Amino acid sequence: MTVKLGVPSKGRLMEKTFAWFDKRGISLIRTGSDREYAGAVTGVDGIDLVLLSAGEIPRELSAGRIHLGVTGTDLVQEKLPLWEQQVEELAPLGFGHADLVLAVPQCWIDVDTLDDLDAAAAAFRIAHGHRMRIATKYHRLVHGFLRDSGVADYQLVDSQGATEGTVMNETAEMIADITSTGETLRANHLKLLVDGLILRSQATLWRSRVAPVDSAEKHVLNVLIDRLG
Ligand SMILES: Nc1ncnc2c1ncn2[C@@H]1O[C@H](COP(=O)(O)OP(=O)(O)OP(=O)(O)O)[C@@H](O)[C@H]1O
Ligand SMILES: O=P(O)(O)OC[C@H]1O[C@H](OP(=O)(O)OP(=O)(O)O)[C@H](O)[C@@H]1O
Repeated sequence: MTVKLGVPSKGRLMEKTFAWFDKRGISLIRTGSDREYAGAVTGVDGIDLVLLSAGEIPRELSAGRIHLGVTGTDLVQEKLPLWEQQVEELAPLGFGHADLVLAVPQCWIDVDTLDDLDAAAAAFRIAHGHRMRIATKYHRLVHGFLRDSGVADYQLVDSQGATEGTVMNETAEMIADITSTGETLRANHLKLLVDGLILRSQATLWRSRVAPVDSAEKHVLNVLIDRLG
């Protein structure tokens, strides 16, 4: 059998992942047409390349369908409640840096900290008869962070993209999303809470703790991990 390596199938993470492996003498290549999600690995024998959405790689690792996978810390910690038992971090890759943060409208001049938010959320509920809405795709991480911070008067609304636009579109009062340069937040008139950093994330190579390995696969994994070290 072969070792299965899952990597993002498109965009910035895919290109940088290919370059990271290339520097270590392992070529990941896409085969077939531009739109065909097929690939191959050269430089080490016995590895199959599996091109996947970055968001699906945590699930594939935890199901043991891939042995190794590249995706962000944020996606692993959001999607796998018991992530430390299911995956092992082999190497941070030094790109895909993004911070998961809480952000509120710039015009909320009295709200800069979590304490301010707590007070504003309570006042919002009294004034509007419903809880303040926070748009995000990171439900588990945001709930955990706000629980630990003692903020309770809120509800999460799901947003799988263009999250910063939800405030202007009036489907949420504030957001929790990843930011890198901060440009998207600024363009949408949002500001960070000063103590609202939930998680620092970067692209990382993970190994599944649950994928079954026979002796041949174990050998290939050891050779590969040695080369990447
Ligand atoms: N602006 C950014 N700068 C750096 N890293 C980012 C940025 N946006 C997203 N990322 C990181 O890239 C990874 C993939 O992000 P995202 O959830 O946007 O997936 P995607 O590329 O939309 O994939 P898919 O929709 O196929 O699941 C995440 O780990 C995220 O932290
Ligand atoms: O701080 P910045 O450098 O502006 O980057 C942050 C933006 O990048 C990501 O969006 P992406 O481009 O992946 O689009 P999405 O809204 O579909 O997730 C993220 O969700 C932010 O919106």
